[in-house]
Amino acid sequence: MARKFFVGGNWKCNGTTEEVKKIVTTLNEAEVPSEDVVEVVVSPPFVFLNFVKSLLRSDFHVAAQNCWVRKGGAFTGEISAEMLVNLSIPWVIIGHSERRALLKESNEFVGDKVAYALSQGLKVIACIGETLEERESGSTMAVVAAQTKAIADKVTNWDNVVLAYEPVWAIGTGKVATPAQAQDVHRELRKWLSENVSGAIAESTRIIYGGSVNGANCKELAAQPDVDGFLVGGASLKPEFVDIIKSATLSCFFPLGNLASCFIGLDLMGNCFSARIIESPSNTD
Ligand SMILES: O=C(CO)COP(=O)(O)O
Repeated sequence: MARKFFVGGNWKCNGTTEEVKKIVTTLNEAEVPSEDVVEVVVSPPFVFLNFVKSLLRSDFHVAAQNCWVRKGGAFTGEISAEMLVNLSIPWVIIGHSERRALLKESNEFVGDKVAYALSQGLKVIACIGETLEERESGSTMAVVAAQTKAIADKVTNWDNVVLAYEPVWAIGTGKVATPAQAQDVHRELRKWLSENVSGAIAESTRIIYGGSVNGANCKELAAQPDVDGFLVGGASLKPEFVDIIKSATLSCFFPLGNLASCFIGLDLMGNCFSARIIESPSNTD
């Protein structure tokens, strides 16, 4: 079965009531491909979750940005998975690099959180990714494999998991991974899933890319065979998020041929599409 393109908007710790209303109005008025083609999930801060959910068009969904690792109780400041379920919040982002780095969430803690959230019926966007230092030392795959293993050790059913590869050096820096760099890591992650979980799960699990994605660079990234969508930060607060959603139609295009160094093809909507051919080095560092 084809993997449905997934576009998530992580609003992080941003927004006032007025700003939130403005973003939702833009999204509600946007003409985008249908739910059959793209799954759109926006993730406002906790305090705006219900507000956004009540205003947002019904074909888009909401995600929390975190939840507690176990059943709720005496954990001041935390929000439990049960509460999200109680409010009919379908998705949660877990293991974002900002929480891993600033709040010292370990691989094991993230694995436990993913498993608990799934056990309560939430769908999870599980984030992984290497730092610049790790990339430069050639350990990209070892790092993301260890992060994925900590999740795989605790998760038996991957149906409700989207894996978000977000290289830390690309987050909020304007330094997007090249389509070849993203494709290389996504392909290796799928191979890892195939060898360590199962071939079927490797085929069906969506692996999305995050890190300085914008309306201009999303098209070439979306055309990579193992890039199944995006987790967008800064650009998800702007109207260009709509262009990123629309790049879903480029994820599966029908090649017509090569002209000079360009692919020419037709996308799912029948629009003509061209993309630069990317020389893809096989190493990921
Ligand atoms: O962290 C991200 C999404 O979770 C990416 O953030 P930016 O798109 O702002 O780089």
